[in-house]
Amino acid sequence: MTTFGTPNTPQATKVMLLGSGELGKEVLIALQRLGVETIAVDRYENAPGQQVAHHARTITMSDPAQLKALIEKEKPDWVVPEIEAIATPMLQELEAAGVVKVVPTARAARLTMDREGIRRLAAETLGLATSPYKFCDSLAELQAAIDAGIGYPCIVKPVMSSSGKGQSKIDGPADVQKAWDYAMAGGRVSHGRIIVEGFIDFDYEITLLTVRARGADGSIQTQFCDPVGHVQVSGDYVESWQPHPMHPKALERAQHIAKTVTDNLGQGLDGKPAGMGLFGVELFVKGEDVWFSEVSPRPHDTGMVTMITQWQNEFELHARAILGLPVNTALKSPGASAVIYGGVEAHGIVFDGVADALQVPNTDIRLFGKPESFTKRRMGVALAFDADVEVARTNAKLAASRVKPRKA
Ligand SMILES: Nc1ncnc2c1ncn2[C@@H]1O[C@H](COP(=O)(O)OP(=O)(O)OP(=O)(O)O)[C@@H](O)[C@H]1O
Ligand SMILES: NCC(=O)N[C@@H]1O[C@H](COP(=O)([O-])[O-])[C@@H](O)[C@H]1O
Ligand SMILES: [Mg+2]
Repeated sequence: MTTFGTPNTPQATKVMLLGSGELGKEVLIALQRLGVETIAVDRYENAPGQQVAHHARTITMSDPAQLKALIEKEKPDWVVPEIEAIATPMLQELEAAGVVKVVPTARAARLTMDREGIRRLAAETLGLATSPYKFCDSLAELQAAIDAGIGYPCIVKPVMSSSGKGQSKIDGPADVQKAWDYAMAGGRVSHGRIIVEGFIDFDYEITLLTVRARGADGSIQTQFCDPVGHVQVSGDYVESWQPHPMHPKALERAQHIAKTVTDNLGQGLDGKPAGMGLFGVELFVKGEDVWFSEVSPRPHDTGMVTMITQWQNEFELHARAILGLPVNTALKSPGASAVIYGGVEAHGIVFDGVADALQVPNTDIRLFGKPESFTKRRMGVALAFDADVEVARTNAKLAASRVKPRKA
């Protein structure tokens, strides 16, 4: 039986988000709606999720001592990592000591914070198809890896980074030094290590949102959302849509890969299935062939489209799975999302054109409320639904283009 307390009482069910950006904000809202007491943690004050949670805390989440002190003080029932750059070995320690439960598991958070952890697990332990890859600690090693078989074109990424930060494509020998320097400047945590990947010439790429949640019999079951198609520019998502049509064989392979990887990441300390929550499994598809790219053990940016396409969006699915509640991944309507970038570098920006944007049929928007804008910082997203997914894509992009961020 699942029992829920009342927020701000000793019986409260308490959840702490580590990272409180746009994705965490929606998870927090979903938890609030279920009467959960929420603590939003981030590296800076007034992060989007901190604006909607019961409690806001600002710490350096990559500092194990600060993280431990905060968890021991707040005593949440669940800790939900929302970004990669967290002191995950400390989470593993606290989970092993029975101090806190980590979503989906501390091991999953640790393996996915570092491209090396998840890539070696997927390719070498689980035997899944991935791009060819090599990890390098110097420019000389990078050049040697390319010459020894990775070849051109290839992609370089810091081992610890996300949203395309520090990522670039190498088309020939002239680009190698530039890609190395860019990766060194762009990692989230200072780290001299990169992955170089052979370029996959895919037809399209998808995120397969995969949920592990308790079924009626109490066992953990896996369910899939319809595939989310997306377009990325410089390693960062600019638009997504759902459903993306797939050849049945490719869909079957995609689901098999997603199940294999999430079953593994869902294993608890004793190897038993314990981890629940939603995962974003990123896959490249060419004809009937499918490659595993990476996985987020949490809601995915491209999955923001589900705020307009599903009865239970990816954030609600994550919240429900964490709390041991049943989930429903059914599609409500085809739809699309398009990113609204800051376009300017300033604090406290303003947004013109919101009403114009919402004149576009069947659209909605989210403005995240980030206190500071950068040219390429994601500040909001436009959403659209339509029976025809192509119409939804056009309308989401049109609505996004009508929102004009500027300095105050
Ligand atoms: N080996 C590859 N071949 C072809 N394209 C690639 C390859 N690796 C990455 N890309 C492209 O770059 C995008 C971003 O890559 P990846 O997901 O590894 O970066 P990321 O920084 O982790 O992004 P995010 O945090 O948004 O998921 C991919 O979605 C894909 O479009
Ligand atoms: N691809 C991962 C991703 O989209 N993560 C989302 O972006 C936020 C950081 O944004 P910021 O860099 O603008 O602070 C994170 O907190 C998370 O919500
Ligand atoms: Mg990615």
